[in-house]
Amino acid sequence: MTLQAPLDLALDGPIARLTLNRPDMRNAFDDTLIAALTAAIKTAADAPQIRVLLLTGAGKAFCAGGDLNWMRKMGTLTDADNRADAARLAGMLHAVWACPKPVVACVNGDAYAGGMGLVAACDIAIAADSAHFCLSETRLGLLPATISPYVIRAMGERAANRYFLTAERFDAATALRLGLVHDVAPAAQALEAAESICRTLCANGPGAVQASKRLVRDFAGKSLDDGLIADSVARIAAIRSTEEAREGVTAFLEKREPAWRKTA
Ligand SMILES: C/C=C/C(=O)SCCNC(=O)CCNC(=O)[C@H](O)C(C)(C)COP(=O)(O)OP(=O)(O)OC[C@H]1O[C@@H](n2cnc3c(N)ncnc32)[C@H](O)[C@@H]1OP(=O)(O)O
Repeated sequence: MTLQAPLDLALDGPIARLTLNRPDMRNAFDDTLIAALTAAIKTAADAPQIRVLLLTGAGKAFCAGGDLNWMRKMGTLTDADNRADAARLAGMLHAVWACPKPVVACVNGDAYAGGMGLVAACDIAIAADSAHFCLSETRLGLLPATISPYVIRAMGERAANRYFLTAERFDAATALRLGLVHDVAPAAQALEAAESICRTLCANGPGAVQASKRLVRDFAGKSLDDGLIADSVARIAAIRSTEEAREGVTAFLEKREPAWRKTA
């Protein structure tokens, strides 16, 4: 798997760590970074040796959102160009959200605007206690539109009302209380905490983890009247007949660790 700068890849067994690497710009997204991250997520999704993706940022920040040097040119673009530009960021966030494998964010520092959207699109997020979060768009005369499907899901409508409209900055403890992140760790230990979650994911059945991700995506926000009972029965029946389920149950009964096969 080869990557374009400014994105670093480190492989640790089945864990692919992707590091946004524009530290002097606080890892702000330009076209190159958006294209690199989108391609890397899709490549990792298809790589059988990779089971979990870990996203983090180089230097002080996790990600300062869209590159404002580039965005300054927006006013001179056509509507079609502005749509195409926004669609590239939307496509990157969707690639994370739709990745069949779990994506864990280690929010090593500030996550602003599009950077906060990236946190929200990930399945699990661990924040350094020094990290701050901000939907700064309205302060810039912009709209947090492309990130809204993920952020509203993660923090809920009431919190979104407050932070979308006010653009107030909030700390990691508040992000934890709102449900935007799952844990807060001292800054020096945040990466290890995120890696520990990745190792926990890798200890579970790879197919079951991926099916669980799909289950949450497909069922969240739906009611029992939407056919959830029949769908849940079909999904567990499908899993029960897999070699992976046989191995997981047999390993428990034989008091040994399961030997999982690689998945696509
Ligand atoms: C659809 C999506 C829309 C969007 O995402 S719009 C983008 C919204 N983003 C923001 O509003 C964040 C802007 N950045 C900041 O507020 C701060 O940065 C941080 C709080 C993230 C970090 O603060 P600190 O650690 O003190 O760094 P620093 O001195 O402000 O920045 C270091 C260098 O990084 C550049 N930079 C930071 N963010 C961006 C950005 N988003 N686009 C372009 N450049 C950025 C600065 O200008 C500066 O540069 P120099 O060293 O030359 O002075």
